Amino acid sequence: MALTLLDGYTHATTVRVLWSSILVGACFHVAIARASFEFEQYMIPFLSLASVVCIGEVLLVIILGDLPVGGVFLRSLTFWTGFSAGLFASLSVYRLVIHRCRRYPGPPIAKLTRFYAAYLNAKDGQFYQEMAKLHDQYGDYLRMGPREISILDPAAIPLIYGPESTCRKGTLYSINSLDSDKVSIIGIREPSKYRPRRRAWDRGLSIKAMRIYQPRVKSLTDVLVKQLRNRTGQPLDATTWTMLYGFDVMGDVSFGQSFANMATGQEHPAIHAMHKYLGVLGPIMAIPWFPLLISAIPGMDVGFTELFGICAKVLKDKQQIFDKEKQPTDIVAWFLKAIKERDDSASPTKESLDDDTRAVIIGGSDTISNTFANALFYLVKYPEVQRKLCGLLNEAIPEGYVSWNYTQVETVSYIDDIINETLRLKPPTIQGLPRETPAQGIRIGDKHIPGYVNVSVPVTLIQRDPRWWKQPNEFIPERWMERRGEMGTDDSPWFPFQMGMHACAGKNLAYLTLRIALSALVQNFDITFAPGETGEKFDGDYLSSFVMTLRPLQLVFIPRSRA
Ligand code: HEM
Repeated sequence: MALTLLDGYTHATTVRVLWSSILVGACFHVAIARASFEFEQYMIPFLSLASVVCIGEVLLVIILGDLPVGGVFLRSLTFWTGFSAGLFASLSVYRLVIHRCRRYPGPPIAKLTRFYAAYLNAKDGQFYQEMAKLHDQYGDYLRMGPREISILDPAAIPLIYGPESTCRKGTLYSINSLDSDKVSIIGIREPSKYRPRRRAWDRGLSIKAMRIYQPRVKSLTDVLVKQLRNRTGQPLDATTWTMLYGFDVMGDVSFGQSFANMATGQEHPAIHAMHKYLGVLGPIMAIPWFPLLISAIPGMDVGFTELFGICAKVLKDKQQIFDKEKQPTDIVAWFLKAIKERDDSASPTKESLDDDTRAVIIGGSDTISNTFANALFYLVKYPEVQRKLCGLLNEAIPEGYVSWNYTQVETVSYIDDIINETLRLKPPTIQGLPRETPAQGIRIGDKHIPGYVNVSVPVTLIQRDPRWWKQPNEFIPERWMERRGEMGTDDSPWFPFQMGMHACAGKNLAYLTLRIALSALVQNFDITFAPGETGEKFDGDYLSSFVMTLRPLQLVFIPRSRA
């Protein structure tokens, strides 16, 4: 039977097919390495084509019927084995020995493939700590992928991210779609397409818009205060409650809709869906074509569909009640107004509007909630800071919480110092965000980074680096004001909101919400650790793949008599 199947397929033929396929594989790699486009963008068409060719070849032979199936199958297998061997051998030699990034040190496996970064992301969820070890071992310029360099040098920050930077968003940002017209502003890599779209966001998140949102955020904060009062003296998980709060705020400010998380004390299904999505995305986003592949295969996109479905439904509800004659009073209403008026800032397709909606929810809620929870942790860990803030609030608003008003709260700059210090130690977007160098590359001091390289500065590491921060791991809000000169704050790298063209669109909203939330809780409550809680696990053991996932933090809220 075996002889019949392999009829016409001799040992000599096998060797000939193998060698020629190795050669074809190597030539194919040389061609794509020299190409002026990003091959990873075409990975899915390539894999699909290879599968179609493979299956088609066998089918064709069966249909023609003049060659034995087994022989053809073996020939096909030999060809693809040889092709892959040639491709990967050429790729390995190229990436290790010839590649334009070859001079930059890093683990050999990282130089060969981004799967290593994905593995580190998935392993224990402590990516930034893995990066700390690798930077210690290999130095400030660390090659973390075939064309990825992580840079622990403050001089790199303005050159990579600043307003004058010549870099654009890196390959990572193509994870949702390769078409700029089908993604939110987060996924747009071409500056010419990005700038007009950003205007719709800036309108909805301007200082002027904050005046509209401020009383609504205060009302939601009152709900939080009320719920905490109802649970006086009971241990409460601050991670959960800050998440409920952040989500309610984003529901209101983004859609003018209540998610009623705090009122019910229950998580909206979107919170669970969002964490599931981020959990899946975290490790695989190191390989930008992989999320695209998962989304393209029916049944594989389990982590994505739930969130996408919920966001689409919230958007549909919003579209039904949207009144184009009224001045927008929430972020998504600004998007819809731009579409109605055919403004050039409008999301050009249904897909891009859907993605913008998801960006509002994901970009706003998790970041605010995590910063809020981290700030509470520091206020409890450093009770002298909590006492000082309470004293300053009492001075600014002597009548207590009944007379709370935002103008007075804004005069207590110590709140901003606490927020800034929290964002220094725990920036919610933990990892270095990649930017791609222009064709001619960039120069950082005496280092030349070649063109088309994804460069990033690991924000958490540089914001805790003892070379630039005094007492780097201590929570010292005073370094932002009275001890600014002594602590050298002005010369130290700090960029939790990023900077330049792609800086966070929601910075105003983040400060507004955190000022309101922290002032309200500190005026109302004496906050302490619950019995048995030390905060150690919360502080040191959070998951860090792309955005942070916090561990529970049990706190007790005792109402202050003054409040
Ligand atoms: C403490 C709170 C926040 C922090 C620390 C933060 C941080 C950041 C960072 C680091 C980026 C840059 C991401 C990148 O380059 O890939 C970013 C972008 C962005 N953020 Fe925030 N964010 C916060 C709150 C918010 C809020 C409340 C919103 C409101 C919706 C928001 C909306 C956005 C948007 C739309 C972008 C994309 C901007 C772009 O790609 O050009 N953020 N944020």
